[in-house]
Amino acid sequence: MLKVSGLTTEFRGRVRTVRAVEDISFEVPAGTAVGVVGETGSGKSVTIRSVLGLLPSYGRVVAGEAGFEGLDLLTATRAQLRQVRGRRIGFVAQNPFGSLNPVLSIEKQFANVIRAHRRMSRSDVRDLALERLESVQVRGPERVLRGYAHELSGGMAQRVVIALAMVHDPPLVIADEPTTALDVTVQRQILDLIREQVSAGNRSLLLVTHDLGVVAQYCQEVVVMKSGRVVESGSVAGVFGAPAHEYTRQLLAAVPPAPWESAHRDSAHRGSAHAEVTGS
Ligand SMILES: Nc1ncnc2c1ncn2[C@@H]1O[C@H](COP(=O)(O)OP(=O)(O)OP(=O)(O)O)[C@@H](O)[C@H]1O
Repeated sequence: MLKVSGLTTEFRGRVRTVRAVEDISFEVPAGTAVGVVGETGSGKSVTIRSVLGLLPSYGRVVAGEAGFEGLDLLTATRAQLRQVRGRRIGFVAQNPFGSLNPVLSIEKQFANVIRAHRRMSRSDVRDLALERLESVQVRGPERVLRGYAHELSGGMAQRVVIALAMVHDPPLVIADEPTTALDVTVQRQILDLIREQVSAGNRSLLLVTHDLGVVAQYCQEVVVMKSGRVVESGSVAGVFGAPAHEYTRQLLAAVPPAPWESAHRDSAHRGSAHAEVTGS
């Protein structure tokens, strides 16, 4: 579905040029969820922003290819990229309030996204928007459509962003830390929702996260990044089960145990201490 090879991106400053990612290669096979993990600053966001043509003006892709539906996204024109983004690739960014326009009603934003690629009457836009808001379990969709982003909670705003990202039924969804800006209590709900939308449409997913637990739960394949490079990639079971790289081992070792695991361990400790004292 998406094949990135040799991607290298630089940021040019007045004083010096920084190479943010170098020689990045990975694939997102059709119908597969691929997680990109790595510590902060490892180049995850730069990688996907390069692929989507969303780098700031001083960022440049200096090498590589990103094949998607017969097009190299890295050399595509702005017009070609506009055709792909939104219609063939749905993008969900970290902060929903950064994705939504604060001065346009949600209905107007649906209209803009839909009409960027399709001619549609106002009432059809409204019907489609309502249907999509319902599919992402937004309560009171009519009220939400009339309203503005600032009236929504973070979780609801991200649901709206997901509905907008899916409105053209894109075969590939790219999500960049889609829950980082949200309350812990809604993070799983949003990830579950993305998974549900992806599998319902038989789509592929490229999910950027720093959370290995999320990758283990939601992805089949993983790309591990460090300092702007890919250190290893493969199936989640293979990479997490038998990491080939020391960095992956360190990342795995740094995952805190789930509360029930530590509770279990504590009680096991207490059990053995008790056994020592009582000799049982
Ligand atoms: N706009 C920018 N200008 C200059 N350098 C940047 C810019 N964005 C990122 N970088 C640099 O590129 C490298 C990769 O950053 P990137 O944001 O892709 O990391 P990340 O893995 O997504 O981190 P995080 O998990 O914190 O989002 C870092 O060294 C960072 O300093």
